[in-house]
Amino acid sequence: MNQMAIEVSNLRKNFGKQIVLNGINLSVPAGTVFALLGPNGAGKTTLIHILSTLITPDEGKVRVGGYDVLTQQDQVKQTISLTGQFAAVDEVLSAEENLIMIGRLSGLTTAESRQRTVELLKAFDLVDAAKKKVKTYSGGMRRRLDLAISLVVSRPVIFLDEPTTGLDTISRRALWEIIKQLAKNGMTVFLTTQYLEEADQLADRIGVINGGRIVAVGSSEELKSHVGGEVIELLNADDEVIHTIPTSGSIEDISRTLNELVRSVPVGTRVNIRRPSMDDVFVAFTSNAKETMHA
Ligand SMILES: Nc1ncnc2c1ncn2[C@@H]1O[C@H](COP(=O)(O)OP(=O)(O)OP(=O)(O)O)[C@@H](O)[C@H]1O
Repeated sequence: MNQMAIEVSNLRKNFGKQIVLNGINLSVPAGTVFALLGPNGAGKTTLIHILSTLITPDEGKVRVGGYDVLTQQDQVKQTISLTGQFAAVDEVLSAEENLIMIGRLSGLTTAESRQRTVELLKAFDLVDAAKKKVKTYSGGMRRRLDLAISLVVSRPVIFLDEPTTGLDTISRRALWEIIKQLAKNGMTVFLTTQYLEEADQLADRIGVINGGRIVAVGSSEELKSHVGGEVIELLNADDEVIHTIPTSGSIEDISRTLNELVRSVPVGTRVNIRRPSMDDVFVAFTSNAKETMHA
């Protein structure tokens, strides 16, 4: 594979009259985790579907693993795993039966398929549930099985469309560990998420998509520092944040802002000064579509 696992330039996609992707430029180095953040309907799934050859772009160049998604579809499909799409989980079978079946369908021998199944059940903490029917599984177990199935045959690039949506905190963190491990093993992971903390925790680089364009790309630290310096939060008596004021982070700016505030806020209002969070990044880049940043 070349150094860039994913390269997208000037990608456009409309659905009827609706412009969904309006000139996307993006590159993801091999062996890294890239998280795509964006509001509902921003086009995250559409982009993943184009990258994985499920739908075609209207315009632009898109290469995955060095292959063109329009003219080298078969090679792209050999390069990628996509959770929840190619992986058809059979509810009346057990995890073990599903994994063996997918192994056989993917061209592994029965022995290879069994061997891989043992490895994946262990890696995804499904050994105890291996022989139970999938329809009895919790959401977290089901999601781990989805991911395991997409990894029966190991591919260099994996697409995860909202991998932890709907999972409880413990299951989400367990899945994060698995995703981190995939990257450690050299895979390129491209995921979409609505959870800002997920992008913060997992991704080497984060892209924010809004209004059909990538409006910001960078590491979480780069994105946070672009948003500004320290943020002043005003808290009410119940410790709830009632107001957030961005500052440049300089002592002059913070003290001036506090001096102005002290005259206008109720007596007893408390203050917290903190670094910008991914929430601030998300608000800055999605509430003002004109703001852009490319690191
Ligand atoms: N096959 C389709 N035909 C027509 N419109 C579509 C199609 N697929 C997606 N859209 C529209 O394109 C826009 C982007 O959808 P997409 O699912 O890519 O967004 P998303 O960022 O993944 O959103 P969410 O976070 O809600 O899943 C939406 O307005 C959606 O209604």
